Amino acid sequence: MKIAVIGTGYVGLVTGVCLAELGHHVTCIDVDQEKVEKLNSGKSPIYEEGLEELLQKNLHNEQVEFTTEYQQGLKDKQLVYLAVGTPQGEDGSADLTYIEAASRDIAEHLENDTVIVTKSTVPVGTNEYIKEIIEANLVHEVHIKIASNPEFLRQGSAVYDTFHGDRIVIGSDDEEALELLEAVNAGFNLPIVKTDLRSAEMIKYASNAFLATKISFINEMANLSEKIGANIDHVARGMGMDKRIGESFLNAGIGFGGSCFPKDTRAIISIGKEIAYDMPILENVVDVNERQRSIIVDKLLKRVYDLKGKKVAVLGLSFKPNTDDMREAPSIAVTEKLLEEGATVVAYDPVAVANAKKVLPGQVNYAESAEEAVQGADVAIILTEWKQIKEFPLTGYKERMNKALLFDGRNCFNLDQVKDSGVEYHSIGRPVIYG
Ligand SMILES: NC(=O)c1ccc[n+]([C@@H]2O[C@H](COP(=O)([O-])OP(=O)(O)OC[C@H]3O[C@@H](n4cnc5c(N)ncnc54)[C@H](O)[C@@H]3O)[C@@H](O)[C@H]2O)c1
Ligand SMILES: O=c1ccn([C@@H]2O[C@H](COP(=O)(O)OP(=O)(O)O[C@H]3O[C@H](CO)[C@@H](O)[C@H](O)[C@H]3O)[C@@H](O)[C@H]2O)c(=O)[nH]1
Repeated sequence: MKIAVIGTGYVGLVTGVCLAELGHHVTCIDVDQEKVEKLNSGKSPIYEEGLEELLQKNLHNEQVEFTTEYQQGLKDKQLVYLAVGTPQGEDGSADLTYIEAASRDIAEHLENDTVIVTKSTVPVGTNEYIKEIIEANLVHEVHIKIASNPEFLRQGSAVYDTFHGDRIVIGSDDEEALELLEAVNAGFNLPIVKTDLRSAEMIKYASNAFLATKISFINEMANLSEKIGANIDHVARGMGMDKRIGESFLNAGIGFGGSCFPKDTRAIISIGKEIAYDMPILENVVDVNERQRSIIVDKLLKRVYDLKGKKVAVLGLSFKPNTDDMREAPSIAVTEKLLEEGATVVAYDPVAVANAKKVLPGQVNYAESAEEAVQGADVAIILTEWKQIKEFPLTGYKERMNKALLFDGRNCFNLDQVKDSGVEYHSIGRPVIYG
């Protein structure tokens, strides 16, 4: 099938390249000229395992191409995917500026009948609004149908998730549009949930809100466990074995970040507010998450009292491992607070440093490795559970630091490992170990 994808961010690029891999012919359109040039030269602008290889293969086979030109990109396409950003607006609601602009761009250049498919996460009712914008701005006499195909990939495993996701959701109020989408997705060989437009939009928000709730819930249990002498590792394992609860997303830590959970939880609260429906569970999920980010620094300050002149090694900056994305990364608030308290901060991240430099305060110094970061440090603090950080041995802290004092915001080490290591170890929801 001939497909266009608008927006080549995490979702658009991965969608475009994976649809090309299935044998579809895909043209990806982005307004960012530099990104388009980079992509046409076979370089991925984002770090995602396996993506650059698939990109190069499908460029070479002429299954995928990139352009800034809408007219050329939309020509003869049966399906047009919308995958531009829907960031958080000032009041917490989803900002639809990019969606609106892209819808107008589509309308002005569309020359044949097509199905518009929204991949971006958009508030319930937005697909109907997109259809209205396009129909109001069409230049040529063409007919469009609209469908929602929300995306569930996780950053860091985006390509894997596209081929191995739990389900594909397609929603439309038009039977033919549903059939076309079912045919396009058949090659993924995954369960397909067919529904109406509004339910598909709602499935995306409800899923993210539920996962975010699970994280805030386990963090609240972790904080209580710590205070009353229980160990959250054991609590989560015992809970997760109950199939009704499930073991995933029960990792306690410094809370959720990234480009999705923080903005989508606020957006769904805002959807409720618009119709005067309060969502107290989700409001507390957001509050608990915010509190969680400061917990590790509060512990550190309680233990060290005064950070003036102290060297703190920050290990991990991206909002989660295997991505260079710094959007809503807890490391931003943590490094700001450490600097405010007078610490000298030396940070290490295997891939996110270039992006981190754009958002972290200028005073942060960067190290090439965990070894280098902890060398001569007074305190070390783990913020992202990268493999390189989880596998950095406890002896490394003991040998290189002034006094091996480690605050672990991601519970990377099991407590038995820490015993007798010579490291004083503080984590989340577990007792302090004076190893
Ligand atoms: N990042 C994720 O893991 C993820 C997962 C599921 C769903 N989503 C949702 O998917 C959407 C896209 O997210 P993302 O992280 O890929 O965004 P992103 O910010 O990484 O990428 C958006 C891209 O769209 C381009 N763009 C903006 N306006 C355009 C226009 N008028 N025409 C053409 N291109 C335009 C930008 O240049 C950019 O390259 C959002 O709604 C997000 O909530 C994201
Ligand atoms: O048990 C857990 C699991 C995750 N997190 C944190 O939660 C955040 C989000 O993690 P994850 O869900 O793995 O990454 P995302 O790439 O943000 O993916 C989420 O957001 C995407 C955008 O909507 C959805 O498509 C995915 O299904 C959904 O998992 C990260 O900061 C993690 O550190 C925890 O603290 N504890």
